[in-house]
Amino acid sequence: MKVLGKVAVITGGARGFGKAFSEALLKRGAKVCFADIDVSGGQQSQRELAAKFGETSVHFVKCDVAKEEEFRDLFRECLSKFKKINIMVNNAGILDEAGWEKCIDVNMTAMMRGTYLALEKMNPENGGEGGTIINVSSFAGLYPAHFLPAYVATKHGILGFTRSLAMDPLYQSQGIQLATLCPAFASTNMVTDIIQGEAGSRQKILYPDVAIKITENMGICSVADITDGFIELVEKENCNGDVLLIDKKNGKQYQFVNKTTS
Ligand SMILES: NC(=O)c1ccc[n+]([C@@H]2O[C@H](COP(=O)([O-])OP(=O)(O)OC[C@H]3O[C@@H](n4cnc5c(N)ncnc54)[C@H](O)[C@@H]3O)[C@@H](O)[C@H]2O)c1
Ligand SMILES: CCCCC[C@H](O)CC\C=C/C=C/C=C/[C@@H](O)[C@@H](O)CCCC(=O)O
Repeated sequence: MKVLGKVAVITGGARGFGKAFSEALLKRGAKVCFADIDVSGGQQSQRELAAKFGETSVHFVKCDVAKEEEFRDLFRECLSKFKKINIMVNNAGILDEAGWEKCIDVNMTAMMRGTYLALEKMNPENGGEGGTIINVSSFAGLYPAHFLPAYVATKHGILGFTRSLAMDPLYQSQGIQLATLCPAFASTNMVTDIIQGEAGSRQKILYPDVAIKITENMGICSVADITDGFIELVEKENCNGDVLLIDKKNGKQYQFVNKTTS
């Protein structure tokens, strides 16, 4: 898809990947409506991005994606401000092994809700123009990890859900593509807080010392490495059904490439 003139909705956009993805799309001439549960972080990112790309290009919406009504309001607000939605990025995600139900609510249920809402708004029968939906899974969506069982379950779920919808001829006929991004460890707060021992962060996973050892063995991607893969997917003429794994040692690797999606 050509990004210039398109409108994107991005969840979890106050910091980390979501903020970087927002900036990368703005740089290429898109308008971005980003959402986050973190109001002060979201407002700060809004100020920074508006200073670089203009007040009329970027809009922050306070939204807890685990709350259905707030998620619906996010779409209403984006449509009211920017009139259309061409790109949906379900990026918001958390680690919470003790509170695994919350992990499922945010990583899995909300990702499904965001996908279904985007499919509805992108449908030409509802006035949409088709579009691209990128769901952010993980290396942990492709491989197990005993320090993250609930998180791994949600990330495998994202992969299976997104690939399944990508096979559906209905969405293909509506000009809608769905792809999955699978980053390995990258230097956002999700990982750096654990390595640096930020208060409460190591309680979010099991066996934090094992996890830290694995980050040392696998290496840690920069946010720019992951953003580069994200933009590659969005800009591809056909990203439908793609699963893009990115890790420090091997870079970008498309998965399941010999399998058709329909
Ligand atoms: N950093 C990594 O190594 C890594 C690797 C693979 C996948 N991921 C995935 O990438 C995505 C982004 O993670 P990140 O690394 O940028 O983490 P991050 O913690 O830096 O950012 C996540 C953002 O999501 C927001 N968020 C959390 N719960 C929310 C909710 N209920 N509603 C709305 N916003 C909410 C947070 O406030 C935060 O701004 C996540 O889905 C994560 O699972 C991260
Ligand atoms: C601790 C922070 C968790 C961040 C979660 C992100 O989604 C990133 C997940 C990325 C990688 C997960 C790796 C899991 C690896 C294990 O399965 C391990 O056994 C693999 C060992 C490979 C190696 O040591 O080279």
